[in-house]
Amino acid sequence: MVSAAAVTSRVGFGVGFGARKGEEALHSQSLQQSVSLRRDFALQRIVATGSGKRMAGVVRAEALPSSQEVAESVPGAKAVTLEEAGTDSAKPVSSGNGPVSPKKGRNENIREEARRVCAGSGPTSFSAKYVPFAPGQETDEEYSLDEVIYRSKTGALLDVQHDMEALKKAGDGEYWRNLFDSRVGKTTWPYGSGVWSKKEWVLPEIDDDDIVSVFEGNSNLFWAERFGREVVDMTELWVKHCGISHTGSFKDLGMTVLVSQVNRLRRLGKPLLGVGCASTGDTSAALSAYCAAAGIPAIVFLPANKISIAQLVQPIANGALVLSMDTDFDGCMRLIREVTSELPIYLANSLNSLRLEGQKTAAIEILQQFDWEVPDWVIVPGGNLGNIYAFYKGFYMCKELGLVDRMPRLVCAQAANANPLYRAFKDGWENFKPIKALPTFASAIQIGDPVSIDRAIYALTQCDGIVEEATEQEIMDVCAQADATGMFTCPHTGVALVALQKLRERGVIGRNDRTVVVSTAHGLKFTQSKVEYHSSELADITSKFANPPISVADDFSSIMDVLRQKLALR
Ligand SMILES: Cc1ncc(COP(=O)(O)O)c(C=O)c1O
Ligand SMILES: N[C@@H](CCOP(=O)(O)O)C(=O)O
Repeated sequence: MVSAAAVTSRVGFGVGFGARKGEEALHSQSLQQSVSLRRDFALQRIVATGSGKRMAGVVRAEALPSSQEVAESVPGAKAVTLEEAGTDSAKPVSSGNGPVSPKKGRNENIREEARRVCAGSGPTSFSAKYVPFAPGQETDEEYSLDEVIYRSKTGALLDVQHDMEALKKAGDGEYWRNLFDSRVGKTTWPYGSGVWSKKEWVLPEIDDDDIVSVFEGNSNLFWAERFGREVVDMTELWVKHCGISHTGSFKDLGMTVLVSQVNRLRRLGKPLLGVGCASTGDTSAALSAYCAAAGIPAIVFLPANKISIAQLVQPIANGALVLSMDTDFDGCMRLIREVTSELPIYLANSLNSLRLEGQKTAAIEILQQFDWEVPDWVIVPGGNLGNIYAFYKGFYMCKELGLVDRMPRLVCAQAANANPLYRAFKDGWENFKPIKALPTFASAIQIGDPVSIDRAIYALTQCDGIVEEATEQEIMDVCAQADATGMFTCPHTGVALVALQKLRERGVIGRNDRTVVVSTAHGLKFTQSKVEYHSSELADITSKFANPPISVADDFSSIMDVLRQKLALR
């Protein structure tokens, strides 16, 4: 755990593990294609306000662009006042489902190709809007996705509601399965992304030109054969590796959607000077990368000394405005909410339901990767609790629209040191109480007052879900065990694996139940605790599965002695 002031690596082991080099090796993955491309002719009016003055003294105002700069940075923009801007910009003409893409022209880039192919297509029949998150309750309250709003009139969370009738009318389950399958493995804009290959179910009305994507998603779902067999006695254990992603965590899935919508809002003239979040390290990394790709300022609030170096260096390298604070994540979250309600900075945490629209595509991808067969269990580590709802929503939409005929059961896994949901579950879902979360190796889920608590409880109760917890000792041991079978787990994935172990021990999950553990981040973001575990340096932790390097003199006979002993040679 490090502070912004100390960006130096402390690796350990005299022989050196090369951890820093490895951390840099995170890479993005891309696949893909298209079937239909389209372009709508969105209004390209941009406005900005004179609010820069109000920002001075709150954050480093000079790091953010002036209204004139915002206007100048967007094609066709002109600077106007907040009053002129109003809140209800005219709606763009929406796009249709478009024809199959012909071959790309020699001098065309993929955006230009998408523009050309879609120029002739009509308006899309799909739409989505914000409604209060109040399942089962009738309400007339609704908002356009082009409004900047995070809560309902009563203060409830919002949800993105799709026009399910229009989606049903477009085709049956087979139609959607075929459409989504046809887009995998290509580089057609924007369907080369695992998120945007499901565009009709994500942000159906956004202009392809506004999309900010690094072709995220399409992460691998692999059979964890040896861990399954040797550690939990299972035949069908799978890991969905959402951490093999552009910034090393599942946050990319939601951030491409949120930053694309911000891109659109700025083009439509909303006076947004930047995008901000509180973070335990992964949200800030994703936000900074997507904002940097789009040329939009990012502002991140981080709890000092509570995130890894690999996480901290990401927003720094991507040019975000990084504010390191002497508080925990919950403190940062309170502050970013205050700041974003005062300044024209868009809130990027999962309180903002746009994020979950991208994250839900991981659930759809799991079904797709199983050739549309439904697994029995899906285990997701939970912190701020947006992701567990996102998974529920992805599975739910697939069932509602006929792609599959049932839902898997969901398990949310929490660190015992940060377990407010687990406590509520044990209490029969009565009396949820926020807690003060304690430090945990699973530092990205050290959250005591999760913003999506209502969404999580709803998701879990709808699918007969379960909540489990993992102690620090259990997390470190299971990560070492998993790594020894060829994985390289982050501690949050460890929390999910512990939940699996416990549910197997109690016989809740059966030996042959097809089970997916969601790995939420890349292990290379969290190397320090592994180094300390394997060198038996962790206070209060017994390193039962330690595999430290052996120091050996650089001569043949010393090396042979060690090999004889370790490999039981005679
Ligand atoms: C690596 C990792 N795993 C799991 C989570 C938990 O996700 P959520 O906050 O949506 O519950 C987070 C962030 O909170 C995370 O960064
Ligand atoms: N683990 C998260 C915590 C914030 O969650 P969010 O999904 O609400 O942004 C992080 O990496 O910051």
